[in-house]
Amino acid sequence: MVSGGGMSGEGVGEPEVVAAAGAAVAVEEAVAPAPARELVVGYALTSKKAKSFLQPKLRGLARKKGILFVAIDQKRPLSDQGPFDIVLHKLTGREWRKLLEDYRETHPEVTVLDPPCAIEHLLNRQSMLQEVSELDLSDCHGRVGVPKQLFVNTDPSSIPAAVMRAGLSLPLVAKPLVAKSHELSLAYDPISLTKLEPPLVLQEFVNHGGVLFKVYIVGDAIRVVRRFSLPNVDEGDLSNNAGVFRFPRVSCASASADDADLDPHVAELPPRPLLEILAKELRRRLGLRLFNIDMIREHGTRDRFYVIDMNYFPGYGKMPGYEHVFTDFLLGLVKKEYRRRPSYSSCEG
Ligand SMILES: O=P(O)(O)O[C@H]1[C@H](O)[C@@H](OP(=O)(O)O)[C@H](OP(=O)(O)O)[C@@H](OP(=O)(O)O)[C@H]1O
Ligand SMILES: Nc1ncnc2c1ncn2[C@@H]1O[C@H](COP(=O)(O)OP(=O)(O)O)[C@@H](O)[C@H]1O
Ligand SMILES: [Mg+2]
Ligand SMILES: [Mg+2]
Repeated sequence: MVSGGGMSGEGVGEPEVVAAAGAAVAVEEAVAPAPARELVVGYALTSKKAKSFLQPKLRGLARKKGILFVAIDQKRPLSDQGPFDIVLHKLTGREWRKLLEDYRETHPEVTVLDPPCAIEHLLNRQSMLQEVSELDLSDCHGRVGVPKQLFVNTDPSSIPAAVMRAGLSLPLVAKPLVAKSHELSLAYDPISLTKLEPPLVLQEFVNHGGVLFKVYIVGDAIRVVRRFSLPNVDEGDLSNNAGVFRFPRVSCASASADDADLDPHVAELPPRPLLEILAKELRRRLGLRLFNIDMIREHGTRDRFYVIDMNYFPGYGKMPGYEHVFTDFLLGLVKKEYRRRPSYSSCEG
């Protein structure tokens, strides 16, 4: 790890340069913490994720700042590898989870980003937005909520009645319960609802001018980008469309809307103070440090926002300047641990 002593990640060679500057500095050196060493970050990611995240610009900057990324072999006990200061991961499966939980217990000195029990909330679309819906952000430079939604795991023929009872209005977005599945569809009429395949979350479609805000969280840092999204649905669409419309992933990289010529009312980013409080609350309530929030602004309003999706360890490689944000975050974690500040290492409480 890079030790304290006022260094802010400039590079591991710095203490020697300072010591050479004169005797007065040498006295300070004598009481300074142990010499800096590399911060070792073990990562357990799919090969797709490793490629998109560990780009040469991140590896290069990390090396300069004294951070070394080391691949974890999932098949071997973690204790036989490393030693690590930090473990970054996005793998699924019960075996991996057990391995990681055991490792956390036997190696409390290692920061695991993030604890598997905390990530669990975001793996299921029924639980993922629960914390957002419980927040009261009615007077924070805007309002944030969750579209009306309903979890269905019944016989598809009973869906229209369940939707009526719950008071949801058409059209509805049908989302697979499992968050890593992206087979979404839009249902305009009650008959289409019977063609859906539970388990599902049905969410009211909110017109938002075809632009979505991807809010990336990396510890305390927040970055927002615009992405193209589904266009508004009008009364004509509702009466002329029948059937289930399946749509592929729309919030992908090629759909960045940051340079597009957009209606300024649609393009205006959510207010910073609103994002700050939202991110702070969710970090605390979920016990997560690496996630993103997909947010839309209700069309025709200035300050009515909805969170429609959250993802653990999203595609940070597409976040502008992510290499700086990430390396600063990793170094900052070490300083926090060094000062023995309370960390988020537990899911309890
Ligand atoms: O759900 P949306 O809003 O589309 O955001 C997605 C999810 O976070 C994906 O994770 P998951 O598939 O686990 O839900 C992630 O894929 P990976 O984590 O596999 O990379 C994507 O990263 P990119 O593929 O880099 O865009 C990111 O854009
Ligand atoms: N309630 C909604 N209202 C309007 N558009 C939505 C809604 N939910 C999802 N979408 C659109 O569908 C896309 C994918 O939905 P999302 O919940 O983000 O799933 P995924 O995990 O596949 O990204 C969003 O980026 C947005 O364009
Ligand atoms: Mg999404
Ligand atoms: Mg998602």
